[in-house]
Amino acid sequence: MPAAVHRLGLLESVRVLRGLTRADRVDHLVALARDRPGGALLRTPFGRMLITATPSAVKHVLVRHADRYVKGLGQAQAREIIGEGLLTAEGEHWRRQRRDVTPYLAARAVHAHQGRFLALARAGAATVEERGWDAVDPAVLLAEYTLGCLGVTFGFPAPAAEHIHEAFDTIQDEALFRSVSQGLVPLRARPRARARVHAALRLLARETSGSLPGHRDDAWATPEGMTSLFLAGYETTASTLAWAITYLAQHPAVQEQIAAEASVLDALGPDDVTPRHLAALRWSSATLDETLRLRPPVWLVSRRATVADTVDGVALSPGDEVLILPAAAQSADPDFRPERFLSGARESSLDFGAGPRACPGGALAQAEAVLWLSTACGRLALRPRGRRTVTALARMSQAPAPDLRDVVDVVPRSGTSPSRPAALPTVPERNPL
Ligand code: HEM
Repeated sequence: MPAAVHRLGLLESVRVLRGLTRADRVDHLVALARDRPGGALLRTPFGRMLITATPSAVKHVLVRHADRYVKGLGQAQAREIIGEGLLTAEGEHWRRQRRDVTPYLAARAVHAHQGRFLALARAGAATVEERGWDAVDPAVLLAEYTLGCLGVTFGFPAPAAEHIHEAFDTIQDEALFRSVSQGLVPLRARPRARARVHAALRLLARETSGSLPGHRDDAWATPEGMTSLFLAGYETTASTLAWAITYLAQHPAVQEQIAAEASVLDALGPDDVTPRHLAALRWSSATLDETLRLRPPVWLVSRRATVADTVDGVALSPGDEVLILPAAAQSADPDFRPERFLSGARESSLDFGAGPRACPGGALAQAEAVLWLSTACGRLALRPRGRRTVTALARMSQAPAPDLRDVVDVVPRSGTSPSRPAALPTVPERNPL
């Protein structure tokens, strides 16, 4: 018999709400969901909040009765700031954008671009080899790569990674502040935050404008649509790769396995990479799966009820929130052991969501991440550095903190050529790689 939902008392509810404001909010909420396998129900001044990862709640809220919910905590606040793009819109506006984005992100379409992703990954590794790890900002390097892959996939020039990264940093901080404060402290009462948010929005408007020509017929090709696509499409994969770097630095034997497999890519030019090559990169793929198990970048899938509904026996009213935690739906083993996924048998996972609003970018994320991990481990050696502990900076997504350079050292592998590959394909304009 499935465990019942645990109804938290006032004191416990206050403790959980305070936990949402803490820096370690992900670990705090995941632990809560694991300790209460049937889910936990809180009363808040703004309505009820069901924190859960039960298969029945996931199926009910995200899949079968998705039409009774809209996006909730975090995403709703992001919508106030970045407007109605695919990530944040609802109703017909969302449906049209979703329809028009799907062909670009279908597995077959993505496979056609793999050679160019590989070239971008090689160029990123060459940057580290040439300039040295300490001279490169890893967050920008990863953003350059994932924005480059996004540009290739959609056929638009990649925006300037440094600007995009900086702007979304501000947007995510503001969305988090609004989620936690429930909008009680408006932006106009915070002049410094207001100046920062307006500057970030101006910057995003400028960057997205360069990507619009050629896509006029696509419903997502508006400044708001493009902003949503940039955020959804770069940050998640970049954060996943950043987490993978921290784990790999602690596990040189896994790096060796990935590096050994990476030789399958050595002789390939941009037009030669096929899905079969990707399928051969088993350690790289298992490392991606294991990183997502431990640190799913989208750590919270939130929904707000629009009508009265019953979930796992709990009666919800319009406005009540359901917070689904992907990490709590998977094994709680804290050890990094990619080999558990070598057989390809992945336990069912929520890393990419479920139902009509599940991630449309899974095939792109998989291809770009696997190629990047193989290329990086084939050419670079990652080692732990310093004594600082890696923690999660959790906003709309979770990324590792502090700066990767404080916790990881990266050096070229001996015997690898530091030169750029001879046959780089044309990379999107303005991409500094
Ligand atoms: C490791 C990488 C990624 C992970 C773990 C991930 C995860 C997710 C999850 C869990 C959702 C559902 C959120 C919800 O239901 O509230 C989502 C939505 C979305 N993702 Fe991803 N994602 C990744 C990469 C990408 C990429 C590369 C793209 C490329 C464009 C992308 C585009 C989107 C979009 C547009 C949505 C909103 C879909 C909608 O609301 O209809 N994602 N992602």
